[in-house]
Amino acid sequence: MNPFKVTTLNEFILNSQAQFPDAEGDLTHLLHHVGTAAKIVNREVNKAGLVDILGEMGTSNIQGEDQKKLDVFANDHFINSLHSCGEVCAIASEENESFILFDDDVARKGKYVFLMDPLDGSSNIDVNVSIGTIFSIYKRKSPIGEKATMDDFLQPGTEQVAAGYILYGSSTMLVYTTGQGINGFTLDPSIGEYCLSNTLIKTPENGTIYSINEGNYLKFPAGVKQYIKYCQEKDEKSHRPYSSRYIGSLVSDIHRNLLKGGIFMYPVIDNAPHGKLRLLYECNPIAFIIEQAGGRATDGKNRIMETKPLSLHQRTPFFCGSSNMVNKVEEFIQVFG
Ligand SMILES: O=P(O)(O)OC[C@H]1O[C@](O)(COP(=O)(O)O)[C@@H](O)[C@@H]1O
Ligand SMILES: [Mg+2]
Ligand SMILES: [Mg+2]
Repeated sequence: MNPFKVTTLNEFILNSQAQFPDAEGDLTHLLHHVGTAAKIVNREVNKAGLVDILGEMGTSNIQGEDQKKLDVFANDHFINSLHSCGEVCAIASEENESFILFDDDVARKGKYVFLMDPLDGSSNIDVNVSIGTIFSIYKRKSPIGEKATMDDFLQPGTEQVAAGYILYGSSTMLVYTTGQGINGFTLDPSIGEYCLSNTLIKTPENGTIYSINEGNYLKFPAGVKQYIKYCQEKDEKSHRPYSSRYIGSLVSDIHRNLLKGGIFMYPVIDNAPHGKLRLLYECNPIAFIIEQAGGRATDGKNRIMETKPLSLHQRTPFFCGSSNMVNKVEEFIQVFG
């Protein structure tokens, strides 16, 4: 094995495409543009304190959240890059109330719709804590050449053709799947290339990390409280007590637990009766990744990716990570509610 062999993202995508004789390269081209847009966002993130990209935009989004300048910057650059690639006929974003229709001759021929959380972990932007971008890709259901419709977006997660995230952390990584396992690519700034660094990632069945915003403890359902108590009780056989780790950026918490083993939880709380996280551009893509790594992702009872979406920005309770840990919290929820 040549230790100096570097496999770039583009090379890897082309090699994967070669395994599908019918593939025409549309998805390859699209994923390439995702990588490019992420490089532009990464450039700003890396020097955030030096350029006018920190702080509030002075506007709010459909979620009623104050938009950060970087939320808007990332949103604009992903929309422009994906419009210019010609493979996408419309985009849905956390930052836009309705989906953005690309209504020109080229884009109307696009086979795919793209859903994204352009900047995840907004509360951590101004304090130099890792943040991310999350994306999900579907084949359109509407006829090629016509205008995309809402039905193109309201597809269950099981229909995703690709999904992934970019983590802007101590290094910048792109982690994605097309249903053949998940691979991670680390951006080498000196050559400007994403290089294969994590091949066919598998998450341990059991972990020793639990991630939840315990500041909401009093608002949690009884089953979740009981599970947290279980995580904190001493039992050497099952390596308990577990460690509590919570960054507050979904991408960062998921990435750590994916590699080390662990469970991430965002249950319903009284001021978020359907949970906080968004099904279409946070939970479905993360669920696809976690399942491809051998883990599980549910709403506490049902498989997230089998949820029939009803609206673009719908929220869901979210429990995902090491399969035995998700099984355990589901048991507590079943017993205690
Ligand atoms: O501060 P809380 O309530 O724990 O919420 C943190 C969660 O909210 C989020 O920041 C929501 O995502 P956005 O930053 O994209 O809005 C997640 O990244 C994170 O897991
Ligand atoms: Mg988010
Ligand atoms: Mg966001």
